[in-house]
Amino acid sequence: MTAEGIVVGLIAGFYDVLTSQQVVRTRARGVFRKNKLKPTVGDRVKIQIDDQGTNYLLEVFPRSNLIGRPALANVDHVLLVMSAVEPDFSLQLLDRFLTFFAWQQVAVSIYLSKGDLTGEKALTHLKSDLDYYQAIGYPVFDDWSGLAVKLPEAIGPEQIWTLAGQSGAGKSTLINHLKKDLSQETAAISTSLNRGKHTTRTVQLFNLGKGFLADTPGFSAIDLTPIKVNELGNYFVEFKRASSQCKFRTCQHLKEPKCEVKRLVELGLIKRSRYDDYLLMRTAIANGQLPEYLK
Ligand SMILES: Nc1nc2c(ncn2[C@@H]2O[C@H](COP(=O)(O)OP(=O)(O)OP(=O)(O)O)[C@@H](O)[C@H]2O)c(=O)[nH]1
Ligand SMILES: [Zn+2]
Repeated sequence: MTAEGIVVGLIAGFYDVLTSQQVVRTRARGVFRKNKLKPTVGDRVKIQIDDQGTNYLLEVFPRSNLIGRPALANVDHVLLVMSAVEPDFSLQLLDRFLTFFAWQQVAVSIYLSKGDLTGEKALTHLKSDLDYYQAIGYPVFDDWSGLAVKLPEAIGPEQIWTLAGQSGAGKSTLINHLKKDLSQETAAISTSLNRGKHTTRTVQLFNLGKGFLADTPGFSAIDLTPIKVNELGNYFVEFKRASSQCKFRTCQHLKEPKCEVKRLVELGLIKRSRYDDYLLMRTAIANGQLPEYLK
């Protein structure tokens, strides 16, 4: 009997595939080795179920992306953890992450962690910065209890979410909180096959809302250098929207006349720090530089 499903775990050479009925532990067919295609957590796959013998993973359907370390396939959405302090909040870092994920065609929500460790005034300031990001289309969560309620609602059917953020931002802490809140059903999926076994595993998906969250933080550093300089503006979502009104179709929003992006920056409708970061990133990409904190 064959079935389709999603790889939710990779354990000691076995692939755990969640079908509409159950989790099936499978082995990958040798054909994958020949093709140099390694099935990955997040992959949508076809399997063969043999009640007497070995179950096989037969086919990997085309991926929308393959990102993070450990790698995860078909990521729909990143929950980006940005700490208020320790490490200090940085708009520059935020813009770099957002650009990277826009380039990877992954949606992003932002979670501000460690708000409890900073003063009220600084926190108000941070939140007003984040209001801008909310307005251009990135959902922002700035308190833990709000996130715990809204995150499961936000994860759509079969969507795969993963966490990103600087080292120390609070990704693991957040995952552990979320896992504690899991329903019986969810716990069953992630543990029933691993009870009492000591195996090394890479990344595992657990059910959250109608979809999945990876149990291992996917990103603490990103590399922007593969992005083409003249395409960078496409990954600043509000620049991209405005650019249809620029005089030149290929406008880079630098010194060109009748540039809508620059007009909106002057009017204060596009955040100036975003424009400044755009210029900085252009230079960094052109020079093949990786900022120190991303190395
Ligand atoms: N006060 C406070 N501390 C937090 C919060 N979130 C995380 N921490 C603490 O910050 C430290 C780092 O958190 P982690 O969850 O390990 O950070 P991480 O992003 O997983 O870090 P890496 O594994 O290095 O990528 C830990 O000591 C946490 O207890 C928060 O919202 N408030
Ligand atoms: Zn322009």
